[in-house]
Amino acid sequence: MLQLNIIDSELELVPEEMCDDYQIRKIANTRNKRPEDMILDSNYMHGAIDRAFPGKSNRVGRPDIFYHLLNVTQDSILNRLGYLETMIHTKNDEIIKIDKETRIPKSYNRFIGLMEKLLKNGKVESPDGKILMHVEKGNWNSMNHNNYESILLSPKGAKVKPSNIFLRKTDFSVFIGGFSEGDFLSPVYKKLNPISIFDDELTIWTVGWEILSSMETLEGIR
Ligand SMILES: C[S@@+](CC[C@H](N)C(=O)[O-])C[C@H]1O[C@@H](n2cnc3c(N)ncnc32)[C@H](O)[C@@H]1O
Repeated sequence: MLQLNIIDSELELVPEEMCDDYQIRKIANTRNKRPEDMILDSNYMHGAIDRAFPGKSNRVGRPDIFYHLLNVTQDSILNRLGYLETMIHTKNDEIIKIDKETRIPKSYNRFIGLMEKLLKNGKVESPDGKILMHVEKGNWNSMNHNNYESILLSPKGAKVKPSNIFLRKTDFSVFIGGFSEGDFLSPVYKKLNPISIFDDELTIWTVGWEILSSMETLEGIR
């Protein structure tokens, strides 16, 4: 079993201090939404993010990262066969648990709508009432099952080939950063020694795919 934990993720609704920004108000008017009910998205709110958090507009407000990643994880063979549990921990210490049956909308706009509903209401249900995603409070340390072996991935870690990450047949809890630049906010290095799977920085969906494919090999699927 693989527990894939994306931590310190830059996924949040528009924070209070940005709700009065003219760019945010304009987008909210166009979308017929309240500013605080919209996902913070640097693709459209770059200027407003720069005004509120100078120099951070490439890191803050990156739901696009999770759109790409979740399309990879939810449709993977590992997930379809029931060997994958995916969780997203946000920088606001919320943990999003994603049911294996959750499929990600192909349209980015629909994905954003789904995430807004999730962060506002705390859950998303299927038409027949099954909870597909839900949010609870918790920090990165509360995510992993005690009996799972934990692995932290960072480009700064000791080099390991992807095929050598999982060397013994057991359950693993893998931690990946849910941000595009900078470093972990949570004190992960106090508990785990990071490993790197490539000499350069990779996107999280590429890292996620490498991890899934190594786990498929360990489980004898590949
Ligand atoms: C785009 S990176 C963010 C890079 C950031 N500068 C850092 O040092 O973590 C997002 C996450 O992908 C994972 N990652 C990216 N490149 C990696 C690599 N070469 N080896 C292992 N993990 C990597 C790490 O978990 C990282 O936190």
